[in-house]
Amino acid sequence: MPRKKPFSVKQKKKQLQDKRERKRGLQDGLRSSSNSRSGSRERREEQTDTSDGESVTHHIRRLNQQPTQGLGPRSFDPNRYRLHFERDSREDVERRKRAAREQVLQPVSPEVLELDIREVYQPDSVLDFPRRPPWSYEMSKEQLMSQEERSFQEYLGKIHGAYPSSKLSYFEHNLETWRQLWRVLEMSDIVLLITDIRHPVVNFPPALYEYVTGELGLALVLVLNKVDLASPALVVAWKHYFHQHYPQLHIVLFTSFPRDPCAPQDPSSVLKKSRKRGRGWTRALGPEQLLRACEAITAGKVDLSSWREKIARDVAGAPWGNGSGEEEEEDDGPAVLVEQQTDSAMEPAGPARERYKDGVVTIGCVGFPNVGKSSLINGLVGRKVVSVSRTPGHTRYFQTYFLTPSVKLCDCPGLIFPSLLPRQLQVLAGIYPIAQIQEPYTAVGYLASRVPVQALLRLRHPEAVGPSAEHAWCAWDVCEAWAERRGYKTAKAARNDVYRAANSLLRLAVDGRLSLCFHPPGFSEQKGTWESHPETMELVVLQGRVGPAGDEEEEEEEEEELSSSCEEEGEEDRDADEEGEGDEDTPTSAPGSSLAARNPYALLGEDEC
Ligand SMILES: Nc1nc2c(ncn2[C@@H]2O[C@H](COP(=O)(O)OP(=O)(O)OP(=O)(O)O)[C@@H](O)[C@H]2O)c(=O)[nH]1
Repeated sequence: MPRKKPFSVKQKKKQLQDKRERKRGLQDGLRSSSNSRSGSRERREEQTDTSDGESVTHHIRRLNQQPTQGLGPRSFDPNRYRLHFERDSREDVERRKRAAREQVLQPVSPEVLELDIREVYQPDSVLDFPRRPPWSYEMSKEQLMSQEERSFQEYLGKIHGAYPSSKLSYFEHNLETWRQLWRVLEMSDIVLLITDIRHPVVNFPPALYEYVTGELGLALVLVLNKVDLASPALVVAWKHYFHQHYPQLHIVLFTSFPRDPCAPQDPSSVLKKSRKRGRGWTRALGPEQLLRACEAITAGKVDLSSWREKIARDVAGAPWGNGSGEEEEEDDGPAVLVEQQTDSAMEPAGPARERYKDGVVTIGCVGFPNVGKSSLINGLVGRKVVSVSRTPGHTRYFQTYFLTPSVKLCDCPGLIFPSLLPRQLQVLAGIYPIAQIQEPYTAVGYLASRVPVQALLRLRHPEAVGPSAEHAWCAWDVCEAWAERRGYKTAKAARNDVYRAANSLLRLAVDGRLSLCFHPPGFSEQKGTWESHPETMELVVLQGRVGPAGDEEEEEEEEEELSSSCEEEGEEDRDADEEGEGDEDTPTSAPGSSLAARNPYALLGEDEC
């Protein structure tokens, strides 16, 4: 037996310190603050920016570290399935922080909210996604792996060679995650590309459309998800935009948390978090439409009657199981067979896969992180079978579920495809984990020049003497005013914790409580047409019918607003608030309590925002 190596007290101390740091996670690092009480604005800003502690840099570097090669089958590598992005340089971060403090925010015109897909994914450019290189059965597993790694490095090299980092969006640098996409596509008979209705072109890589419909010859269903977060006219306008540009798509509107768009909104509940208990997942809007799309695609080759019956049962609110009439707890519904994916499942399938094998249709759910893939699966099943979180990258490896004996769903981890999207917008689109942002202020500036954050949150300028005084705002001021309003203080010096406030504002946007929706080109001009479009009317009626009014579901409102300092808030609560790592059964943006509802821009109508 090998002799134990002597271990000094100093080493032990260091080991314990590292362990504690790991446990506390990123957020604690973000909270470190300075003690000094300088009067100058410049220095005060530096002190309240709690984002740049050594441990943050250390944590972010670790998160971006590529998986270790050659681990044995039993070794655990926590990084293996994490989202991996290119790190911002320190100079970039400093430059952006300076700009956030200096640049005065100017509201942008409504046309700026119009987003053309060609601006995001330049056609015929290298902005593609990595493909599995050709392989044969003669190759060993090691050969296959190293060939894939080489090809992936070449892919990354091409993209970074063609564009400077400052122009490129954050995108997935972890080959393991792309391998999961390959496998899900290989398994699927139908591919569901799930997008967030607030910015569907951001979540729609044309290269994937070409690949699935062209090279793989599969049907692609575009799901415009979270339709509860946009006006019905905007939803219909986006639907038509995609039909026009991508004619092979089947398009389905979906929301796991429908609301009645005509229901009166309660402006007093601006900062209330709503948590729902009970059988919330059975209310999803869209399963019927999705079934119809799948029936059209499978054209009678798969018996989907069990799915139709299931939807009828859900709509009728019938109890699960044997029809005994007993109300079952959400977690005790009928078993859904879950296939756990192992490493061998990641190996490539045979070149020619039989379509609708054994009379089962496999539906692969793919898309960017945080677009609601897992929620959609829960919504289809009618209860929680997959965990959901507002932190992007929550789903780390794919899993399959039998919705009915002839319908298999496959949940793929979220993937960020390369594009030219501004990084601030990616953050606001919920694609990039907020807790990992080194510099959140420019994203707040981006938001505040498109949504009247100061008015909605009744913010008072940090330098204002009287409530009515007019001041020019920069992004930093917005964050400082929000910190003041919420009582976010640094632990030691009790100064306004601006970094925490910035993160909180970004979360409000990602959750949909501060509503930032992008529009298809020409939307402002044709607003009237879309509002009176027959499909818009249909959607209003449909949402009204399944909305929460009169629902049996119990809704609890949780007071989220803090009156003064963070002393009132336990550290654990704060962690939960900041990290958002925990599962959620429902969105924090309960539509009725949505800030979007109070967004005067939203009330003016889409093209007047
Ligand atoms: N308002 C609203 N929020 C939704 C809807 N669907 C999902 N969400 C919220 O969006 C967030 C992300 O949902 P998930 O289902 O975990 O998304 P995902 O695509 O599986 O995310 P990854 O695990 O990162 O790939 C959660 O906070 C959900 O509550 C919806 O239809 N409406």
